[in-house]
Amino acid sequence: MVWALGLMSGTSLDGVDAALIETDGVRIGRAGPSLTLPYSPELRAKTRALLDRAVGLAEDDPNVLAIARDLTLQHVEVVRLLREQAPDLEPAAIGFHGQTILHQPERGRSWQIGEAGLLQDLCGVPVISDFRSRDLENGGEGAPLVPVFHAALLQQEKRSVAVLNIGGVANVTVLGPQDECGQRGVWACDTGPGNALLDDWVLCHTGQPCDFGGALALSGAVHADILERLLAIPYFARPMPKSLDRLSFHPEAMACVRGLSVEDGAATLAAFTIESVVRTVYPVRPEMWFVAGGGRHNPVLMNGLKRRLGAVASVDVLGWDGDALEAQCFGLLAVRCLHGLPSSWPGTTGVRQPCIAGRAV
Ligand SMILES: Nc1ncnc2c1ncn2[C@@H]1O[C@H](COP(=O)(O)OP(=O)(O)OP(=O)(O)O)[C@@H](O)[C@H]1O
Ligand SMILES: CC(=O)N[C@H]1[C@@H]2OC[C@@H](O2)[C@@H](O)[C@@H]1O[C@H](C)C(=O)O
Repeated sequence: MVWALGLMSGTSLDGVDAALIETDGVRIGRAGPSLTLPYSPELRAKTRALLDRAVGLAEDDPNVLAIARDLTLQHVEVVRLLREQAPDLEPAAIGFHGQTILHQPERGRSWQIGEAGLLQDLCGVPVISDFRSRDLENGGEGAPLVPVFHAALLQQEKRSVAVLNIGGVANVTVLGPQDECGQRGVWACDTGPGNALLDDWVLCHTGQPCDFGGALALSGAVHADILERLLAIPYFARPMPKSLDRLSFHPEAMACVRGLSVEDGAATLAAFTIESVVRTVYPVRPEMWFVAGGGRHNPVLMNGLKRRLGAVASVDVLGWDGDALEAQCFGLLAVRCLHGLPSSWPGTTGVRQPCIAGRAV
């Protein structure tokens, strides 16, 4: 086994997560330290503004390149801080996701910005990046890629279970029950919004980056008519695998909640996240749901999911760190890439055949 350093800057645009993980590309060993380096409000705002314009932007747009450089230096800094915490854990590779600014699987495109070459030069460790493009070239959605990690972590689990990540977008991995040979089905998709709509709503009405503790949603009322209108968006009737851009439902959702009180808007958007998970059509019924990502810190989301799905717990009950999982995953993906092992399958992204994720610099 080797140590790998994974870096993920998610669709919440809250910062860069970094984690060290021990792996041989198949099994997961010890978890090393992890940390998040938050974006400054300025960097978050600049990056968020880029998302709104990304469709029309060229790859070499000077503004894109300048933000990509800032983001890369943020990654260099988080690598430095993490290695300072664990000077003995020498990483064999860095898995660098980059910041997604546009995801258009229907056009075969997923755009992550960041300079992998610069990161490698400044860190002195081999960098693997560009995790999504080969999957897209082979007919896949390019996302989600985390199911291989969930399946590796749950190798001993015999039941059918789901791991739900509530980040900016929410995504699910469903593991079927294991047969006597240890074989199981693995399916995945983005279920719908995670926290991103809620974050944008709360930021615009209160200046706060999110609905801390679900306080606003808790004191608001769900507008059932608006919720049903949102759930009528055709995406929700599509079978998995499928994936989303951070802004996929943004215009419709914001138009629907416009005029509501901040509390009712928050309650309705939180219900949208919950119901889109509940109404996804699953190939098998999970006996247990484990929730990862920042959304598990929001009691309105967690209690709503428990009410609708029953057996729901935070991944922390498994001894996992639900805030570090995605970063750890990109450490695993880097090592799998070095070993020529596939990381996506027809059931997880819709790719035609099992596909290797990532490219060395
Ligand atoms: N205490 C809290 N109360 C309410 N919400 C919270 C809390 N802590 C985190 N969150 C939510 O979690 C979000 C961050 O989640 P996370 O870090 O999993 O997202 P991400 O990794 O950027 O997204 P993605 O998985 O889509 O790439 C915040 O933007 C916020 O909405
Ligand atoms: C294009 C992109 O960056 N997608 C992210 C996003 O954030 C959550 C969800 O949407 C998921 O599909 C994916 O990230 C995780 C790490 C994944 O690929 O598994």
